[in-house]
Amino acid sequence: MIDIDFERLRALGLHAAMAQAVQQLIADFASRTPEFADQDWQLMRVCTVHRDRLQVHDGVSERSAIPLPRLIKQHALDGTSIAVGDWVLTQTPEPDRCCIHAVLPPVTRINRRDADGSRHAVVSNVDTALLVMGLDLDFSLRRLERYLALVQGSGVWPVVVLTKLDTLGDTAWARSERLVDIARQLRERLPPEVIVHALDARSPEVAQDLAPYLGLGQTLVLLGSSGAGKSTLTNSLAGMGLQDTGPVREHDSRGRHTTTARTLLPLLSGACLIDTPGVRSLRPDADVQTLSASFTDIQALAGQCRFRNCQHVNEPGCAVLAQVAGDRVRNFHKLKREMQRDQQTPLDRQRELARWKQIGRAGHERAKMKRGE
Ligand SMILES: Nc1nc2c(ncn2[C@@H]2O[C@H](COP(=O)(O)OP(=O)(O)OP(=O)(O)O)[C@@H](O)[C@H]2O)c(=O)[nH]1
Ligand SMILES: [Zn+2]
Repeated sequence: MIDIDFERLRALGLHAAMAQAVQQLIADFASRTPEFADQDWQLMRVCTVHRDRLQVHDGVSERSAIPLPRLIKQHALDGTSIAVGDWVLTQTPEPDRCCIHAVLPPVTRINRRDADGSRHAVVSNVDTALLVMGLDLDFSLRRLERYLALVQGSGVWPVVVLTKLDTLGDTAWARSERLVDIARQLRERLPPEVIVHALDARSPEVAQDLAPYLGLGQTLVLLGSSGAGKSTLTNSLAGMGLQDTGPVREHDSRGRHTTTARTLLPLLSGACLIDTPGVRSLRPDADVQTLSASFTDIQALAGQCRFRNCQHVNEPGCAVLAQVAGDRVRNFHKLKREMQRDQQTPLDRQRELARWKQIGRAGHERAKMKRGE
């Protein structure tokens, strides 16, 4: 039996569709194992993932929980894992033992890839991703494009939040001049529908600036490199010193990784905020088609290239090379190469490695022949 207190869980980000899915899941369980119907179930949201246990929230308080071995085994087989933001079905057979029996299929999920191509869940059931970047040396258009590619196709709405507006110049005039220049760069590089905010993350006014994403039942995730100002933003939105913040190194504006785990935090506004540890280079989990959706300008211009199979590298009459910023095209190629590599099967990788070895050996032989050895 499950008694879902929708109002209480709404402030934890529960949507009506998800509440319905829970009832369906319980009915499925009960049809397979009738005694399940008589047991007490709780619907909880994962707020922190540690190596061996998780923290789950029921809308009132937080507690530790462990997934059942069956669930761990199933995730290992599927190559998936439980992520912060997931909704889980739990039972508490003893006061100190909370067990996770099932994970609800997420409505949205952001995944990333490791260098070896393996997939990892970053967060689940998020409505908006705030792509946080400092207007100091942290500012990088390439990284913004990478973050957009990461979020593209996940069902999450990306919003760019540029912090450290106050450091942009000594006077209001200097700041506005720099800002105009940055706005021009962003216009060239970001899809027009992406909203950009520039703010001082320490200011209490950030809650007003970001109000459209902070409504009741909304879940936001902060993504950005260490020192970008994610924890500062979290504190300003929560209205108190919740997260540790750390100074950045002056020579490169990098932070010191103050945030160590992804954490979901219910805000007074009724929204939930997920802060993540800073990562400079998140590798998107996407295919080339999804990537093209983040580079619609390239996709649109490709039709005007002289050659139908133009790769936009160095072909004559390439409309993309002629009209899109060179750095953006290079970044597109780099992300595309990463994605093509990630989609290879282990067998493809072995074949590719063998091919490169063969090319290397042939080069070596040619060099030896040239030297007359
Ligand atoms: N002047 C100014 N300083 C800021 C702003 N945002 C963040 N900072 C400072 O930048 C430093 C790093 O900020 P954090 O919020 O700790 O950065 P973070 O993104 O959470 O970093 P990690 O936890 O390491 O991922 C702190 O000293 C903040 O006070 C801003 O808008 N203006
Ligand atoms: Zn072309």
